[in-house]
Amino acid sequence: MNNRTPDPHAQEVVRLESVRKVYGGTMNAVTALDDVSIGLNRGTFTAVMGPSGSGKSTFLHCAAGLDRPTSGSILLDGVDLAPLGERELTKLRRERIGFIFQAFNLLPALSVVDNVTLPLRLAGQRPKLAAVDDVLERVGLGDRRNSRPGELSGGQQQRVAIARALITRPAVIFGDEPTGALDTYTASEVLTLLREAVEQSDQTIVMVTHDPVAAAHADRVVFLADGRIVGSLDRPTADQVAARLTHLGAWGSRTVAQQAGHEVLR
Ligand SMILES: Nc1ncnc2c1ncn2[C@@H]1O[C@H](COP(=O)(O)OP(=O)(O)OP(=O)(O)O)[C@@H](O)[C@H]1O
Repeated sequence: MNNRTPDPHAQEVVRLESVRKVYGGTMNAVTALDDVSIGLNRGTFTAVMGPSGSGKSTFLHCAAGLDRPTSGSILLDGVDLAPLGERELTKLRRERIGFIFQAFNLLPALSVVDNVTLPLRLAGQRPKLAAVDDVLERVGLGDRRNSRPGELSGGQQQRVAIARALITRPAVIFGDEPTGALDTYTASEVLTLLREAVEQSDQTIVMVTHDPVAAAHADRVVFLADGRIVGSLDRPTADQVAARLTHLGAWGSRTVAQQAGHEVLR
């Protein structure tokens, strides 16, 4: 046996193979994902875009083990999700996946430190002070350790959520519109932080976004339409992303020129 045959998927942290997801029954079936195959390498930042209803959330939920595909396979950090029961899936999510949501999803009664260390404590681990300090410094919240989320700005709350995602050193961080609730400047700061995690810690990030400017922070943009991958752009500019989205009809009557004007304002 030749052990040296390189595995073409060796660098992949996420692999979807012929994934289909059909909601509903025979009378009202909706195919949200239709034969989706893609691999995402370690240390890369991917944006997932497409018109409303194209399957972005379903893609994210299936890839993150929050929802099960109707058929096809999903490997996360080399683990096939199909045979895992709910308890094993929960454990895998806790240990290997970080999440960042549009609405931050912090626990309001807990301090910044307690929010950040929650995933470790849920996994039965004792948080190491140095690691907590390190991650809070990285997101620029070293001086807000004891604040409650309600005392922080939106951008600061999202930094807490990023610190909470980073603390477990997950194989992949999934972001569902992580900058959707932030103003342009704050969004840019948050995206820069995510970019740094990719560059400096080899973190893998997958983010659903509607914003071409946000997507331009990614290494690669993957476009979905009607549940299928219909294209991708490597090292994209916001203008290229906007043009592609317009082509896909993502913005209805909004034109590239209107979008370009929108970008100048940003
Ligand atoms: N739980 C569900 N039951 C039935 N249909 C669903 C369900 N979730 C999603 N769908 C359908 O699957 C398709 C893909 O939905 P999905 O939410 O993945 O799209 P999306 O690209 O994230 O949309 P948006 O940008 O509007 O959030 C849509 O037609 C949607 O109506």
